[in-house]
Amino acid sequence: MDVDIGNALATVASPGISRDALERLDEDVARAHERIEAGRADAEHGYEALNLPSRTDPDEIYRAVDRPEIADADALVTIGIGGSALGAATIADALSGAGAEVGVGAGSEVGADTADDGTQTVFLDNVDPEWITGHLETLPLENTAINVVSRSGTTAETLANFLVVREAFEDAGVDWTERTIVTTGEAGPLRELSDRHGLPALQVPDGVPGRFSALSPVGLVAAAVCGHDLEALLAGASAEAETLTGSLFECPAYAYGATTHALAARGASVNAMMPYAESLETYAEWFAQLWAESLGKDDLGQTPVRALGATDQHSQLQLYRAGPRNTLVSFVTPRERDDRAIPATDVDDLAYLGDASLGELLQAEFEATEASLAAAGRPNVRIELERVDAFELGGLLYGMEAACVLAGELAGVNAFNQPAVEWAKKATRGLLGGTDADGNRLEEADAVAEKTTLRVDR
Ligand SMILES: O=P(O)(O)OC[C@H]1O[C@](O)(CO)[C@@H](O)[C@@H]1O
Repeated sequence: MDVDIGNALATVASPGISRDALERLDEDVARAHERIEAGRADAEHGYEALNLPSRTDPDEIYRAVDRPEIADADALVTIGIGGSALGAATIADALSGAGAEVGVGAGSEVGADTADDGTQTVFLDNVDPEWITGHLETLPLENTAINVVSRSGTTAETLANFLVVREAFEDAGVDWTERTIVTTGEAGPLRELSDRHGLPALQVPDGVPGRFSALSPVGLVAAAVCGHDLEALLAGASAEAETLTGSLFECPAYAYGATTHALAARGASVNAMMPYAESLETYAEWFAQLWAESLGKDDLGQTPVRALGATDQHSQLQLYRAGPRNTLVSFVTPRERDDRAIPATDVDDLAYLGDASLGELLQAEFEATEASLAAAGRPNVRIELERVDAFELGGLLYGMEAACVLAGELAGVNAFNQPAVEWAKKATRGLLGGTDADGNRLEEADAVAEKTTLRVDR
């Protein structure tokens, strides 16, 4: 990935960062880089994620999915949530070829992605019963493989969905044990299930938090089943890893990470990730988890917003150009893409379109939107890819992870844990009659009943 931070400079934008401040910040980047490299060298928790390009063995993944019921399946249903779904869904969305819609999260159509090799992929990362039933009623279960992913092996949504999907296969008379592959940690209910039924099981790499695990079996099993090029994904990530040096003026990932940190410190509390490629829509969701769960700590952090170019020029741009000066817009755009001509028309007013192509129109929209923000003194950053393919995607995912790790170092927060999510998990378990590991009641559930209410009913 290439990064242009020109429109984040104080000569263009407010909030913005001056060249002098950027030079000074680069000294912090050098120190942070040393810390990151030391963490990588010692395979420390979190930093280990930046070693994945050289740690992940694509052949191990290809071998694990090399069962006819899995490799030749017409459809693949991935059951996982957060980091155990978004990385795989991002790769599926980006590499799935034109016109595909990935069925991720409640509210998406009972649609599915169709990979280049024709495999239909569905990601069940929510427990909305109507949505789950919709998928189970349309999937060809007798030709569907199951990919269950959970680092902890205990996540309620994932385990509940797996129990439901398993039952649906049994009700359809389809042997799910032949067509299920598991990726999980060394222990936990999911590991027990896979051992009990002799399911192929891959290990979530130690020291790698879920949201940083796309370039491991967590994100790559689904990609392997869909025939995507794991070596190219990892090679792109390796090439990006080569760029990690002690200066933001030499390393695109650090330039992005340092700039977002500097702008957050100057009031840009929102980061709108706006790729100009439909195939990167799910990438913006993946980025939102990475940024929110890693940096949202100690009353700090930048709120990630998912946007899509050109679509959200017609919904969100008004706010980013004329609303509070609290937003950095991060654009991602490929330099090359397959194009399609716009047919000529005899309507004079539309002549300018008839002479162009959709790709030219989209590129003009991107450049115009970028310039419109700069003209209004609003900070934005450009992230460029050669094109949306496996190599470039590997680099983008790795680059964003490295940018996030750096931003965490500069902000002085632990980018690798997410303690704030545990409260609601305990309350949920308590509401369903569950207890803690020692059999004690989960007090968090009581707070639900104690809610302050001021209802206004229709
Ligand atoms: O992979 P697991 O353990 O099922 O967790 C899924 C997701 O849930 C979280 O723990 C948040 O609840 C994320 O950090 C993680 O990616």
